Amino acid sequence: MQKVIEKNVKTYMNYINGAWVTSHTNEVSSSINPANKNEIVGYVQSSSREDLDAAVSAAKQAQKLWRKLSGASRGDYLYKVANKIEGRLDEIAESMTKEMGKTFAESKGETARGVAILRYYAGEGMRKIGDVIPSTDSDALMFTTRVPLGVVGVIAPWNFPVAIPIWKMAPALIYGNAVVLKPAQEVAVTAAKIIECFDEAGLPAGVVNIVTGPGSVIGQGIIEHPDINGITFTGSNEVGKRVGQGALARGAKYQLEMGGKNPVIVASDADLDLAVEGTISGGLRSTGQKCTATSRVIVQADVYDEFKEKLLAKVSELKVGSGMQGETWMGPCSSENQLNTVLSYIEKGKKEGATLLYGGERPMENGTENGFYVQPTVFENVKNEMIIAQEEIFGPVLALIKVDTLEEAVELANDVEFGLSASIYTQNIGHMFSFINEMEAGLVRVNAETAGVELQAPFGGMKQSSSHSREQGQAAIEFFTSIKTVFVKA
Ligand SMILES: NC(=O)C1=CN([C@@H]2O[C@H](COP(=O)(O)OP(=O)(O)OC[C@H]3O[C@@H](n4cnc5c(N)ncnc54)[C@H](OP(=O)(O)O)[C@@H]3O)[C@@H](O)[C@H]2O)C=CC1
Ligand SMILES: O=C(O)CCC(=O)C(=O)O
Repeated sequence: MQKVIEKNVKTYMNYINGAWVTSHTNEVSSSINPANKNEIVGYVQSSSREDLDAAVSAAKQAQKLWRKLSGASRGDYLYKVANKIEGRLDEIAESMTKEMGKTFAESKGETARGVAILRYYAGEGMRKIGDVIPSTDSDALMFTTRVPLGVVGVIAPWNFPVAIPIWKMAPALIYGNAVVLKPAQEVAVTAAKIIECFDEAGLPAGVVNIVTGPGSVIGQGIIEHPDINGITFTGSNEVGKRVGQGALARGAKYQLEMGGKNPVIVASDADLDLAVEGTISGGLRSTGQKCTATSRVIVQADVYDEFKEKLLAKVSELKVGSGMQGETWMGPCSSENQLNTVLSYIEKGKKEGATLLYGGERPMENGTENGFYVQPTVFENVKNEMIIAQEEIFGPVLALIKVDTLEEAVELANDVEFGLSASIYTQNIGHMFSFINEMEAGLVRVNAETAGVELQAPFGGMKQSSSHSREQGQAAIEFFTSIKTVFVKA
């Protein structure tokens, strides 16, 4: 909790029922810059359940009229929001980089992705939502339609401060739901700016609300709130399970996107330069803080040494620094907690007998000493049973695993509790198809990195990575609506 408020730093409010309001607690917390922990990016409300209740009640009321608008009218609002965000793209991206550390170029790309997602779902307002199904009664018309859930609670993480809230809110809204957003505290300023764009676009009061505050209060409040009909969550497995169990207990619908331990397989016949590029981009961009990040690099023995040499040569060239500096390739970890988690996994890797090939330390030059930086890190001699090969690290740490055959590679790739994304580098079509068939992951990619999803395609994981539903693309309709089967007889 910030006791002394710095006067030149802006305080962001909750947005409830179309108005910017302070929390009933009268308390704020500070959002700090992970590239320089002494810089406060903004203050955000440290809200209570009372604030959440007000937002849910506004959303419940507003949803009654919102659901009655045509899909096209709701789409028009989303187009307007997209235009507003596009008009503030640099400002929003800068806020993202300053709050969570990814490079400005990545933040701009993500903000543009948010704009594209909004436009995609705006268009969905004009597309079909049901089927005509022949009835056994020749005098009857039978068809399906879709109805919104009601009020949707969005619990969002800090690693994609714009794209994730938008890929949850845009489909919720287009199908007629009202939304209460609880962003991660670390990126609540960026989230508030996104909601400002909804406000500027003139959405009816109460249709979109934001309440900032600790996960244990506002997140838990969303889980338990009797008037929240659906909860969409991205974050850790621990909290995800709590969301699922709480929602199930009171009959609310829920959707969870959680961790990954994503492998890349490098086959003997791979284009090694391409594989190195994909491993670095997939594993280290955004400082490895993506659920789709590559963390296990499974390489066939006959190309292992050559691949390793090429990988280390490229990794050693990566420039670590503040995301706002143009020459920076990799920014800091998003928070001190996240940095400590990554450093503790590096220690575990060393203790378990993996060989540290590169990195593993906090860089302490060029002003990095005030930030939550860690060097890009590469281990070899990693055994699949080691903690660093099994648990999600969420940092820039690659674990090299040597195998003799591709069968062994796929077996190891599957030998984890997660199943989000996976990729293979190979030129052989037979290898590609056996990987596509055998790999237990919701997203399988060939000659492309494990990270990077396309907004028009379904996204989600198998095993412990998700609650088995899918987000994005047309798949989103399955979560944000219920099917109503209609039988009409004259
Ligand atoms: N799949 C993914 O994309 C992500 C995975 N992770 C994984 O999780 C690890 C921990 O990150 P962390 O930020 O702690 O993730 P969390 O799961 O704690 O945070 C995700 C969201 O859940 C909220 N939350 C926290 N506690 C509760 C609760 N009791 N009830 C409801 N909501 C809650 C958080 O709020 P608040 O921020 O206010 O605490 C945040 O909005 C990472 O190291 C990574 O492994 C993390 C983020 C994204
Ligand atoms: O790889 C991507 O673009 C999406 C990653 C993601 O959804 C996440 O990290 O939560």
